[in-house]
Amino acid sequence: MAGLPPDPDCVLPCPDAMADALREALPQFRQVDWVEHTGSTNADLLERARRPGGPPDRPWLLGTHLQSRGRGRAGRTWQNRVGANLMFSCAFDVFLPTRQLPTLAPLIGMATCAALRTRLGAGLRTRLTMKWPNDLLWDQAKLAGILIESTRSGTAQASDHHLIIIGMGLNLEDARALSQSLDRRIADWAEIAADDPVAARATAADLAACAARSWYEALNQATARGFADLPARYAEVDGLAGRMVDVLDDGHLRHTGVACGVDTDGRLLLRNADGVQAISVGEISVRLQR
Ligand SMILES: O=C(O)CCCC[C@@H]1SC[C@@H]2NC(=O)N[C@@H]21
Repeated sequence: MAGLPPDPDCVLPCPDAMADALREALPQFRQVDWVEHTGSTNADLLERARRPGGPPDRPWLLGTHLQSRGRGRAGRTWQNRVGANLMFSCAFDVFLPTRQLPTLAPLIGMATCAALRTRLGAGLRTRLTMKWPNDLLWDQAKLAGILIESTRSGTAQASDHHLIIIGMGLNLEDARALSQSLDRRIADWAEIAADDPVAARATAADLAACAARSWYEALNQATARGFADLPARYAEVDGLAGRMVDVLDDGHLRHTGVACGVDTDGRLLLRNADGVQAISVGEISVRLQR
């Protein structure tokens, strides 16, 4: 976990204090680490979990202020932007049939959006929405991306025992820009605009803990009760519902239609002349039509 010098512009400079704040906020997590810089928190958790000698206890959170090889969805890279961005990953043990793993993307996206909305004033909550499967939008700008990776847990033989790594990059720097261009009040949420590292750290730790706790609860609930309530809960944060969208796969247009929520498998529902189609989670992106 080395390679880059500390970022002088980073306003979240105290990894130890971040870890302490998160440990306090996440008593249900067995391990919490925060480092100044690394390659990819997702890759680190996967790699460390696979090491001989057994994986660390889970749930486990690893965060950083700076990544040199950040991973995005569909094999893309996640650019580290200098500033107040927040990047962290959590590792969980999950017992689910393998065929249900794709449902985790919209489930975790929904859980993240709902949790972060609680940190916004009542009048602002609906401006934070989901773009299927799991991008967080502030109005139409991407505020956060989530990458979910999985591997069979090394501790068990059961075929439905998975190690799930959920990583999120939260563009607090974008939140600051958005706050200036759109609405000053988002700055109260990010608190970054004050350029107060202590306040910024407290807020960053609060946002990370809020999301991580929500992931933990969503996974526990899904493994205990399934995904029957996903469509209704997703509808509360769905930023695409009622909009005409294009579905692209590998750069090619595959479907066009009006988005109308998700089904219990987390698939995007599209209404068009052919009826309602269910679009599977995969290397698919959805583009808003202009
Ligand atoms: O493509 C996306 O939208 C998902 C981006 C996910 C980025 C986060 S940053 C923390 C974690 N570590 C990574 O390497 N990627 C995820």
